[in-house]
Amino acid sequence: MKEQIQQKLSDSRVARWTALMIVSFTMMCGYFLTDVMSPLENLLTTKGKVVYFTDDTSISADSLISKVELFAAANALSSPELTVEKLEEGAELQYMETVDGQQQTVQKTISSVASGEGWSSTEYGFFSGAYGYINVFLLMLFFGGIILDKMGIRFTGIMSCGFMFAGALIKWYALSTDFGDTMLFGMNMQVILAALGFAIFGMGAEITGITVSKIIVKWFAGKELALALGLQVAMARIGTAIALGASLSVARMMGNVSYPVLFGAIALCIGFVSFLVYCVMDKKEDASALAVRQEEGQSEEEGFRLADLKLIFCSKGFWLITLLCLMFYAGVFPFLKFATKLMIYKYDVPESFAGMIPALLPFGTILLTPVFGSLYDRIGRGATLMIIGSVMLTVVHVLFALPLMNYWWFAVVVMIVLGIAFSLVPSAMWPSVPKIIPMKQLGSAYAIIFYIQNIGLAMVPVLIGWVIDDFATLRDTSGAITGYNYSIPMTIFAVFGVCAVVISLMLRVDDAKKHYGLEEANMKK
Ligand SMILES: NCCCC[C@H](NC(=O)[C@@H](N)CCCCN)C(=O)O
Repeated sequence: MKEQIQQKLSDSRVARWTALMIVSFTMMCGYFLTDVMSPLENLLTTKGKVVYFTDDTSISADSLISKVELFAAANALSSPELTVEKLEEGAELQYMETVDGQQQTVQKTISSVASGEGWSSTEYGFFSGAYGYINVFLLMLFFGGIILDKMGIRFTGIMSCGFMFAGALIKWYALSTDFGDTMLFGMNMQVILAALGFAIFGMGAEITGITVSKIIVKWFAGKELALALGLQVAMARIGTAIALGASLSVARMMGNVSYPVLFGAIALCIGFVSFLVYCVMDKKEDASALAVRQEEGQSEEEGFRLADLKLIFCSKGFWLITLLCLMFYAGVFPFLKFATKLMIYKYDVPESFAGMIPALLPFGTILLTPVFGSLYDRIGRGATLMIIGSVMLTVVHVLFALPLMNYWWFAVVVMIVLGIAFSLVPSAMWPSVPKIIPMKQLGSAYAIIFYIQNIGLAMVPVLIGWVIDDFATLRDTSGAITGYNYSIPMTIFAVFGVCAVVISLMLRVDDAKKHYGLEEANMKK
């Protein structure tokens, strides 16, 4: 009789791709919630109700009422006695508007009305950066990595999904509640509570992120690793793309900014359940791996020791990847938080479409990240891909900063280039980490990288929000906001790009010296 050779569950193609899909779905829900507020910046930073018209323009309710009343008085029409409550879907209004520098009478029909929250750009920046506060200031990501390597995938994953869900609920509660003028630490109570929820959510999302990375390396090492990591990132980008593309429509339809968050929390609940399903597979994989080791007479896998962290800290290649991650991602994710408003004010895109242009970025990466990942698996050239992506990031931000070509189609082209850059670097960077750091310390290694990266994710939105308020906001003589000049904020993003180029070049040189294998294919022939 033929002897049955013991195999690991991960040796089965179906099993490992199923495991990948399940955990990627959980991450996708997390990414949706991370970016769901970005298209709402304009709504959040407008006070009172915002009225949207069928021609895709929008205006604050107060300024609409005064314009309509002014028009009625100037034309000796009977006063419409308009109130905010009377502004509803289908209502037709006439008033004067400046079109191409000339005063014209316009007649518009209301398509929807939503409540603005009256936050300042500084408050919006503070809220957006909150994702990283607990990770950075309470060192939670660092501890999360150690918990992952010590307590294992199942415990850590369930814990972190729980944090994500709890944080999402707090954020939703804050956004759906009217706190009046209650202030805390000089900011509106709503901003503080929403930021707290986002901070707890961010801690959960990042620890889930390192757990999922470790899961993928566990199932795909020596197989289609870069492709698998690329596919996970691609699915995550679907979450971002849906958030950027649909969030404003949902908020407008429901009349409140809290609804997109509520839908995200419901999706996250399903993501949590899908992680529990993965846990069953993980248990089976561990059992089959143990059986293989026993059959081959191998000893128990060595556990993680704190002393192992020394190996990570002493690796120059590891630090270069970490710094590259900090600079590159500081130029992308925080940019996305401000990109919708950039489209409205620099490229004159109607607010209802403005979120669609930044949404092109994740959409492009959905296809390209696995393509570049698979390229890296088969032909290598990881370090080179990172250099090209960093150069593209820099060029894109320089183009956004320059006061020229303020056409919507140009913004679309530039955003597509950014999408290519945002596929190149992640598809090469993440699979390069296991080439420098062994599996045993991988959880901690990813955690340290994410930790440093989170410093950027937390601080850059705060910086940009403050810069927009103090240096980019244009006002008329009465102090009313008339527009924004994005040159300084975008130059800051371009500087991150330049740093990424320098670091990726240094990584290429270090790889040539130390032979990490970043330019070599991942798949063993
Ligand atoms: N296997 C690692 C995949 C990481 C993907 C990477 N995510 C991050 O870097 C997160 N720490 C930050 C996510 C912030 C979400 N807006 C990515 O490219 O998304």
